[in-house]
Amino acid sequence: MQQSPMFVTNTTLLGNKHFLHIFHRKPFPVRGTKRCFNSTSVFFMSASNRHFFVGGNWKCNGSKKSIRELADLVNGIQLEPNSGTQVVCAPPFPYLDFVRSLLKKEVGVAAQNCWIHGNGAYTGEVSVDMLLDLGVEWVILGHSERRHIPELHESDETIAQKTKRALDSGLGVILCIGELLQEREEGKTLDVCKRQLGAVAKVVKDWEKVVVAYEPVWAIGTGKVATPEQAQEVHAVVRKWFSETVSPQVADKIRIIYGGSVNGQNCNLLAGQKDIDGFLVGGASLKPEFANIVSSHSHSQTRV
Ligand SMILES: O=C(CO)COP(=O)(O)O
Repeated sequence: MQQSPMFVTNTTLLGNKHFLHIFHRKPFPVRGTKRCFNSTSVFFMSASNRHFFVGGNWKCNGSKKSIRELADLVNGIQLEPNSGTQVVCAPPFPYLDFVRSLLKKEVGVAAQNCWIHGNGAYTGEVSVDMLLDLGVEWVILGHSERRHIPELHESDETIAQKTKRALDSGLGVILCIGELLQEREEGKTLDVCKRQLGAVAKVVKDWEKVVVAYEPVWAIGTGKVATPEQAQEVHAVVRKWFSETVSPQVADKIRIIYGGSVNGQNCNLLAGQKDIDGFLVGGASLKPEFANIVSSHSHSQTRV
C-alpha cells in the first residue's frame, strides 16, 4: 500500500551557512524497515546574512551580437527564490547602456573601471556621474590587470581615490586585491592583501557598498585555481583584518568573493568554504557554465 508523503524539517549550521533538511518518506517502505526517509539538505542562508554575490567580468570581450546572446543567457538563469543571490555583469564601457537595457532588473551592471575625478577636460575618461546616468550600479576597481599591466599600472593610492569617489557618488565597488605568484612564493600574500586594503581604509570609512574580491594574480586566466583551502585561508585573514582595523560588524557583513579560474566544476567546493561569499568570474562568465556558478552556493553542501 502506498503511504502518504510525510515531510520533516530541521536546520543545522555548517560553517557560516544554514541548511534546511527535508526528510521525505519514500513512496514504498523498504521491507523489514520502519524508517524509510530520503533526505535533502538545502542551503538557505548565511548565518551572517551575507547574500551570495556572483560577478561576471567580461573584460575586453564582445560585440553587439555576442553580447546580446550573453545577455539572453544571463536572463535565463533562474535565481533561486529567497536565496538573495546577487548577480552583476561587467561589460566593456561602450556596451554598458546596451547591456543595462537587455538584462532583467534583478541583474546588476558594473563598469570595469572609472575615472578618478569628475566630469571635465579629461579626454578618453569615463566619470562616475556618467555611469550613474546609464543606470550602472557597480564598478570593479583595483583589478590586477589594471594594477599590473605596465601601460596601466594603477597604484594602491589611485585605486583608493577611485574607490572613494565611486562610493561617495553612490556606486557599489567590487574592490579587487591579490598577490602575484612571486609574492606568494616569497610568503607575502597576506601582507600584500592587507597593504592593498589599508590604502583604501585610509580614505574610505563606510564599507556598506563594498564587495572585496580576492583574486590571486597567478590564478587569473591561467586555469590554476586556488584550492578551497588556499582561498579560505586568505578570506579568513581578510575578514579578521576588517574586524581589527574597521569593526567586527563590518567584518561580519562584508562580502569577500573569490576570483581566478573559477568554472562550473570547481565552484561548488569553493562556495562551501566558510568565508567565500561568491565569485568574480572572468572567462567562464562568457559561457553557459556561468549559470552553474551562480547557483553554486545552493549546491555547495547539498546531500541528497
Ligand atoms: O580576473 C578575473 C575576474 O575578474 C578572473 O578571470 P578568470 O576567471 O578568467 O581566471
